[in-house]
Amino acid sequence: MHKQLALYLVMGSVNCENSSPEDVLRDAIAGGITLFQFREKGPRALEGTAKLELGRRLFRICHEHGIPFIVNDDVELMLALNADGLHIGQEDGSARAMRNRIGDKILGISAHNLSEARAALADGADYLGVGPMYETQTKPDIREVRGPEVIREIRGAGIACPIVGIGGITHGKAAPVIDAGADGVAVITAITQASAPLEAARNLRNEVRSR
Ligand SMILES: C=C1C=NC(C(F)(F)F)=NC1=N
Repeated sequence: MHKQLALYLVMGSVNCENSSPEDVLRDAIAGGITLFQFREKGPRALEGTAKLELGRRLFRICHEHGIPFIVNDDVELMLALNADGLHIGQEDGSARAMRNRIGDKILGISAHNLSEARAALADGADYLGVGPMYETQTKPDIREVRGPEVIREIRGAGIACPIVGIGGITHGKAAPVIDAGADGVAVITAITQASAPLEAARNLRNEVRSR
């Protein structure tokens, strides 16, 4: 799991204005992403069949290239697609209940501090999504920005589990997240809003590799 987190694209249709989610995903895979999360959220997010169909199309692209496909929040969708895993927030219903429903599929849980990290691991998380690392426009209800320091604190407490940093990470800002002890970085805007998503992914992947 540690290696799988190197460059984690998190995306939904609402994040793609310039081109289709399918094209952004294909470019990002060509650029070297190692994991994908389908996060269809926000005021203009797709729902029902449209959401399921987009999820199915993106799932197929990932599996053609050997990239695991994680679903955000929606455990019914994850089960319907037989996806590789589920990512939930601390508040997304009890993590233990989710673990029971998904069996030994990948379970990622968000954590904002050391105590939430400990709680997530007690609930069976396979990896932690820790953030926000920097200011971000993507998540309006963000809590205070602790930065890479919070990852250093979690590692300092002796927690060795797979960790990915998220929140406002762009090229040049990934290295401090890895240096603080993360296994990789998760991005939305840095790739989906890039004029060249392939190049954006490649630059981030090289930055992570360089540490
Ligand atoms: C709220 C989130 C926090 N972290 C992550 C990830 F980094 F991918 F683990 N994904 C989310 N959707």
